[in-house]
Amino acid sequence: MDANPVLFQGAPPSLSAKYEGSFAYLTIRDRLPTILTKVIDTIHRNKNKFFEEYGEEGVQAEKRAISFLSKLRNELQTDKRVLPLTDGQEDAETWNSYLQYQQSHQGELSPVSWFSSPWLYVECYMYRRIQEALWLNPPVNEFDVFWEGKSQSFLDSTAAITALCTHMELVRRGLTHSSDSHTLDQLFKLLQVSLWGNKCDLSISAGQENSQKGSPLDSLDSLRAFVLVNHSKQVWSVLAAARGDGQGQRSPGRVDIVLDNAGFELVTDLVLADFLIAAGLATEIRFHGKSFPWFVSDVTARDFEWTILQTSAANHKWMSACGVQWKRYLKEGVWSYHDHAFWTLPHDFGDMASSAPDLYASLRSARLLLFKGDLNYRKLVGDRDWPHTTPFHLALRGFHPAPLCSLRTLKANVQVGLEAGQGEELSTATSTWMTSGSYGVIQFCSSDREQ
Ligand SMILES: O=P(O)(O)OC[C@H]1O[C@](O)(CO)[C@@H](O)[C@@H]1O
Repeated sequence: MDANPVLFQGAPPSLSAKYEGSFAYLTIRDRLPTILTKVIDTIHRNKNKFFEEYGEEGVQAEKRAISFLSKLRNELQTDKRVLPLTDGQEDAETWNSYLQYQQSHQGELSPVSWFSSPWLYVECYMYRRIQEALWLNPPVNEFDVFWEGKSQSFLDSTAAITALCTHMELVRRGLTHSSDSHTLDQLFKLLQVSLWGNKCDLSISAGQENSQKGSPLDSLDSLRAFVLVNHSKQVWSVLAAARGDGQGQRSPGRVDIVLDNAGFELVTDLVLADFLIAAGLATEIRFHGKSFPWFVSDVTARDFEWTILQTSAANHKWMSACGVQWKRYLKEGVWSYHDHAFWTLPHDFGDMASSAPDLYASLRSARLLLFKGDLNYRKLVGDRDWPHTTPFHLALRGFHPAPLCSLRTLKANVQVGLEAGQGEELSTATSTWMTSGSYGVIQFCSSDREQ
């Protein structure tokens, strides 16, 4: 994989903890050490499990992993140099070349370090180092340090999941006789449910419980004012083309969903994907997840399978009906799960065409790409300090494999594509509008030109 990022002329500076008091600064100073402490605690609490599974070897591995992570926390808190990876995994070389690139970019007088370098890079790097602590220490190398939080978040959201699955089953039953306006109405609803599902991530809460309690459908009206950009109609236009000519001729339309968090958010994405197939708005769905635990609650293959299994085995008629349907989609190849090393690299998506051309080429054959969540948004727009009125297509800096839409609640201080004055108005009303997760966007881009 080509490690070097693509330089984009005219892009504003990267967000970074070097700007004291910024959200990036506070994240690195406060939130990341808290997450590392929780990781250390989780590994320690599982000491007996490691002993039962692997005997003394497991306990020794646990000790070594904890000592590695404590050292990592200290490196972060004292703003040490970012170190090359040593675990010899396939992606290690790419990470290490990226570090060299950063170093040459910053110049020898300014070492690449936690508080001096781009926030996106060092934050991704922390999750890769957590994984290094495990991969260097078999037999605990397969342990997912975030598993407990992710699975608990699903279980804590059971009432909301039940409500959503019940809604989906009722919609499914009505679809055969439904009009376009009814289908459109349901699509708009489920796009919003999937958007607000993104509130439930465990990275912004530094691992604190953050599940969905009530029915997500009941709160959509009250949340409408918090959707700052709503391009649902453009999404409908792209998808409606997949419905064919009404005489059984349906052109194949694949929708790719670049997933974000496990737990409740994943269920909202599965329900949206289910609806797209059931309503004939797509003929295939590809889900993209992470190949190792990432940003606390991001979906891995194990989370994906577990969620579908739990749903299908639920003690509730409609919830289990959904799960059974989802299993069927997977079995028939209508749905598929994919991971690619690129999703867990520090690169933003402007680098994808050169760094991961195979992935870029595969995304090009989708009718629509849905990018879930805040981190994906940061990677779409390069995590830079863009003026809020910058058109979305410009901030994408050449990343245009297919029409795309971001469903993102704002949890980092970057937002483009707003109306003139909209950002200023929001700042006057509430200083934390970009980081609280209370606001969201359904932001679409059809091409690299003005739309
Ligand atoms: O799960 P999401 O929506 O990608 O959010 C990830 C979180 O991690 C961060 O990237 C920083 O910790 C925030 O921007 C965001 O709160």
